[in-house]
Amino acid sequence: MFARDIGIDLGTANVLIHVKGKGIVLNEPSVVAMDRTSGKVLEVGDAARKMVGRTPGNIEAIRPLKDGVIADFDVTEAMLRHFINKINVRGFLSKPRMLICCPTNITKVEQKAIKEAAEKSGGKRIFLEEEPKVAAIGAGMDIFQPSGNMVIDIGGGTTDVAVLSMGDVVTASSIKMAGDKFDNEILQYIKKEYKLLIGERTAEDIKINVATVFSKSRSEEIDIRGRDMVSGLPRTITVYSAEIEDALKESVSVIVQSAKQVLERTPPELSADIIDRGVILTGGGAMLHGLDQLLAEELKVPVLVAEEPMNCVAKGTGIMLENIDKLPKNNIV
Ligand SMILES: Nc1ncnc2c1ncn2[C@@H]1O[C@H](COP(=O)(O)OP(=O)(O)OP(=O)(O)O)[C@@H](O)[C@H]1O
Repeated sequence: MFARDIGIDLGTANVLIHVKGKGIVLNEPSVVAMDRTSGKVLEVGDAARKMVGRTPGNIEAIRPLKDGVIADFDVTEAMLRHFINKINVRGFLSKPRMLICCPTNITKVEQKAIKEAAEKSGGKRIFLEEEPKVAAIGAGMDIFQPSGNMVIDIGGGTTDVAVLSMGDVVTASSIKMAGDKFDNEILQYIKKEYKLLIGERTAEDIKINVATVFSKSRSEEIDIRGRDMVSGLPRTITVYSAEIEDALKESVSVIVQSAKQVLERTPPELSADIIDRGVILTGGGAMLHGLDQLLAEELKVPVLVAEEPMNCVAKGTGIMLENIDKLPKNNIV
């Protein structure tokens, strides 16, 4: 009869939905396939992602969230509505309350856009919560004690670094450098070095299967196909870990710098706690090979990858939903 509360990790790359009492019930890519001429939504999520880079002229596969914020409002709304209808949580008598996670430095205008999309998709009361805080909770950290916890959440569009204590963010930074930029660096490298054009899914395959960011810690190879820029014909090349390590060096150093700056701004007592407890990595980007080792070496503190890093935010919404009535008023927009 009554709607169940739901938590949404509205990500640049993936949308995960957690339903109170049920766990994670949806995990699909944030992609929508649209008919350019009629503006009609054709496919959403998994089905739409299969179309990326493979659509005929009149069909477009859109990723409505860019850099962790809404780039295309109408398409985001259509996507949210599709996913919420799919999980079928609306009660006969009530609409669900929704807890939605967003990056730390989003503007009031962007917050309003997310809230409107959620309301139009059938939400009753919308709560917004900062992504790194929820990620830390989902990774099993007890952030409510008076001690320092540091989390680095590396998603598709943004990397959020935060030091948390007593349930709140003490110091934080959010940068638009994450998984998508790594894919783009790889794509540009292949273009420049081999004069070969590849799609973003191929670039992501390279990142997952051969890339590393910690010196000489991986030696894999992969055969990839693309279009030769000179002849225009299909061509296959072999790509190795060492060259991708070089291609990703600059991008990954931006994340290291951001983490260092947050540590520099952290009160000394909390820094001491971080040395004891270590830094937790969450988000899909946490699985980038060698990133934990590189960060441990650069930050001089232990670094651990959370269990199921891509699910941490969604799991965290589940834990917060249990206490939704106790959330501070300023979380309600
Ligand atoms: N094994 C892996 N190695 C490296 N990167 C990976 C791996 N698996 C997934 N990723 C990357 O993780 C990113 C998606 O992570 P996630 O789902 O946490 O992002 P998101 O929450 O949608 O994004 P954001 O938080 O920026 O809105 C993608 O860029 C994907 O390529």
